[in-house]
Amino acid sequence: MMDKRLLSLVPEAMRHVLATVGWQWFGLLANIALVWGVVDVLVSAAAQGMDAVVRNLPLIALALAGKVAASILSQRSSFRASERIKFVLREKIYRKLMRLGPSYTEHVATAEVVQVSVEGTEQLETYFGQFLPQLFYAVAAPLTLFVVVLPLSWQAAVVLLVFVPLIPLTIMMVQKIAARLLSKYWDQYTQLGDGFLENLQGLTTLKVYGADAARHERMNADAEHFRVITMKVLRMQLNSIVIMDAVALGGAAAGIGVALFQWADGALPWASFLLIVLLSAEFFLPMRTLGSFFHIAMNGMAASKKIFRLLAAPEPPARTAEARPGDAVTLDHVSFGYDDERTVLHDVSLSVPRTGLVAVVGASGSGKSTVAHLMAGGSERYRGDVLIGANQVRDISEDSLARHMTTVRIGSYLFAGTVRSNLAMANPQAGDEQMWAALDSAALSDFLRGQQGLDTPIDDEGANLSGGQRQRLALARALLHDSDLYVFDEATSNIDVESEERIMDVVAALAQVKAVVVISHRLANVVGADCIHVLEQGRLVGSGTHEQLLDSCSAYERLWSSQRALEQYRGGDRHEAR
Ligand SMILES: Nc1ncnc2c1ncn2[C@@H]1O[C@H](COP(=O)(O)OP(=O)(O)OP(=O)(O)O)[C@@H](O)[C@H]1O
Repeated sequence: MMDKRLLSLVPEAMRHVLATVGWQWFGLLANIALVWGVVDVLVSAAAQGMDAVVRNLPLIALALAGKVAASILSQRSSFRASERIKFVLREKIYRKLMRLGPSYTEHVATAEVVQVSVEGTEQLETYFGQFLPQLFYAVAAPLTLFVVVLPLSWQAAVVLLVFVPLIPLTIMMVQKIAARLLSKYWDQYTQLGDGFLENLQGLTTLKVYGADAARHERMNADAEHFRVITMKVLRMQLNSIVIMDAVALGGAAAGIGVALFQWADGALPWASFLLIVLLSAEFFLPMRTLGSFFHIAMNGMAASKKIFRLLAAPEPPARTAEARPGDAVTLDHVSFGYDDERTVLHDVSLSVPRTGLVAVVGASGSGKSTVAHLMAGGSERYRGDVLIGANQVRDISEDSLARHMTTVRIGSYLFAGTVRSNLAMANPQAGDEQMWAALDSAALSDFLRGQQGLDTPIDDEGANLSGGQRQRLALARALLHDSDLYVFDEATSNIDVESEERIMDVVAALAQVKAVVVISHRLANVVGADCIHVLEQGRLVGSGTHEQLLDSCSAYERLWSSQRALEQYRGGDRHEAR
């Protein structure tokens, strides 16, 4: 329930945890003083009347004030501990992710990062704010009370103390039995959550195919399984509370029983007996509260395991190299796989000179986007060399890579705001004229003139635009970004052929002064490229101009013929082969 690594992770929080325990302990002392005063009043009132009350009044008032102050101050310290832990842990996770860099997904899944930094830290917040102080206090309180009761009756003190550890022991036994049930419960919980989200996201598709009723039935069945297991867990938790209470009350009763016998025998004065009766419940209350925090501890330990796994992920060396203007990009004998099971690129060598249009073509799944992924520094695990100038791409800082290279993919992100705000992020200095020129190049200006121009509102992820309009806006934004290398990865795939040709003319003009890589499954887009690289199942099977490849590369020839046949069939024989 306590991990040393966890305590050393946030030493500042431990200061507040100890302060919380200190104030709780002070509250206990105030309570003992209060009980002492009340017992003295009860015992002496018959003989001394109001004198007994007056004599004890300052002690009782002071003890009450002490109890209230201790409660406020311990809550404040507990809040500080929670606050520190959240702040420090989130900062540690953030810095770790920064050190892992853009290829962090190779070490940890994004979903896990989100889970760990949001839910995980919140679970540890309650672990440090509530469980940990209670754990220390639950040990300190019975020992303190033992010292107080010992001079009154050592027999009662020993009996009370012996019963205290029985509470955590019973809880641990119950938890052991419950562990399997809990793990089943969590499996079903996440399964139900995943299924619900998937069904919600795919609701339109389910409706279209009339499959919603069947899904509904399945969801109902899953929900029923979850209800049953939830009830089992609740029953188990209630049972464990009953057992805990039985041990706590049994312990208090045993202690009081021993004291009662001693009093009946005349071995214990009435005042001492009363004190033992009033303090005996205090022996067990802290441990009993700790028992009800066990689920916090279990969640906290589970969260901390995930956090340690993330913080222990091996870090790549700091990226300090810089890409310089005009640096060419070279892939030299590069092999790569996203995981250890499958190699996606096999010994690929190609280069992108300082200016000119380079195309990467191939069938779906041949590895075209993976080439772009490696050029953009998306992975460090490649074998061979991916060089920008003389530096390995994995050594170049993210800032420098972002300045050097602009990548446009199908899913390039559009932010909620306006057309202007989306364009301005690529070039904050760009004026209206420059923005309109970029929109014109991306064949989007006609549409926007009919709307509110540059102030046309854009929803989250460009949800109020069509797929093609989103791509055009992303393209216009890329054209505004002044960099040395542009990578267009299927950037015109959703755009009608006429507009696509207009855009490709702009791309070709850009290639006169910059390095441009076009990844496209449509060969007609790249027939004019200075060099076309053909990929087949992750292998480079040909490089050259369109004409050279038609003569020398059968894979290219096959791709070209089949696409041409298809376009002719569609009545679109726009592209003259040689
Ligand atoms: N993130 C990823 N994790 C694991 N495997 C991946 C990932 N991305 C791509 N792959 C695999 O790598 C191979 C090459 O994919 P890639 O996207 O580079 O092909 P592509 O030629 O661009 O295909 P398309 O034209 O369909 O976009 C595919 O077999 C794919 O399954």
